[in-house]
Amino acid sequence: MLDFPSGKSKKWECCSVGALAQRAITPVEDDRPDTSGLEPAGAADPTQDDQSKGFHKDLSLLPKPLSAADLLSTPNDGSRVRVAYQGLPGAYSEAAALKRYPKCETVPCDDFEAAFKAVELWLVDKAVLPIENSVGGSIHRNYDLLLRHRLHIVGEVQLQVNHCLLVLPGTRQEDLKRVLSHPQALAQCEMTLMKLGVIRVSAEDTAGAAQIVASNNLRDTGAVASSRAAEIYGLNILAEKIQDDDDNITRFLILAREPIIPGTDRPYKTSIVFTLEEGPGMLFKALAVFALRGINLTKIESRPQRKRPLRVVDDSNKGSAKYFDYLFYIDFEASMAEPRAQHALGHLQEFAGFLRVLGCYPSDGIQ
Ligand SMILES: O=C(O)C(=O)C[C@]1(C(=O)O)C=C[C@@H](O)C=C1
Repeated sequence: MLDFPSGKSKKWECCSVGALAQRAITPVEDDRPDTSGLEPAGAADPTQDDQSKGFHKDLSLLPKPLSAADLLSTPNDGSRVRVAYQGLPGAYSEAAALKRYPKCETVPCDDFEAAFKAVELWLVDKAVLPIENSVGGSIHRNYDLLLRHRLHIVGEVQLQVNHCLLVLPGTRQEDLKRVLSHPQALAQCEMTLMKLGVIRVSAEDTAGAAQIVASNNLRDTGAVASSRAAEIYGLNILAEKIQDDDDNITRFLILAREPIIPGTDRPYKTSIVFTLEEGPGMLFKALAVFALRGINLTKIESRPQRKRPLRVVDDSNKGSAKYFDYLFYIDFEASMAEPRAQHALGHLQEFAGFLRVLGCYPSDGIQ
């Protein structure tokens, strides 16, 4: 069994919540203008007017108060947004964050829990969460995470994932004994890896796999990761687009502390989770509340919860262990600003044991 060191190189220290907190509270470089050449207020000149004593001599040095115009002009490119993701720089989750917020500051986290906590603790503004892939299907454990936290889905990113086979400079295909990557990535490249006849080894994320190959100088090991990871960790791209299906799309959710105000100015999606009492036709009834109002469903997922009580944070925000037979997740194509969506949920609420709106957000097409 390949024994990979679990540590990460110093260069890309993943943020745990503690590290994030330190970064968040460490005073930033004092970026106020240098006033050392100016006399301290009210000290040197005895004839100085009392009014100015104790006040800055030159008000133009003071920061200007924010105006509504400043806030309105906040660029939608995320230039002042900090986005947490699970993995190391070069991970596809980071690419998803940059696709949605091209100028954001991406913050790598050890795991999804740390990314969620970073948002809850105001250390970052958003978190990115892979939720499903066109080949691998739903990432179930991340659905459960949504329920355990009180974050809101405020956006989605559909990312075309092109996997590359990365190796140390000089390593040839015939040298490879094993390939390292995130389980989802290994699954998406099943055919290619079977043809290579290599041993598949799971890693925490694709970029982390590339970093392990590079930092441990593994000449007989490849990594399935992005071309950006090849640049960051100094690896060669032995093969590109090695995924089994050309259209290998991973859908990511953008999570925030506060929901967005849904509009009707563009296509919206709404994601909900609910439970139903046992009984014939209950699911049919639940789906009918949407069909009868001409609302299209884009996703339905059921999660058995027979043995594992789920501590859900409901609207009372108290949260308690509840036992469900099944949780049903539905994404539908309508905005909560539309009466038909409001009426559909009001109708569903009449017979749902538990119902929570996970978020209403603009749909993302594949660009
Ligand atoms: O490891 C990464 O690079 C990730 O972004 C994670 C992840 C995933 O969890 O599914 C995301 C997209 C790809 O499908 C492969 C892996």
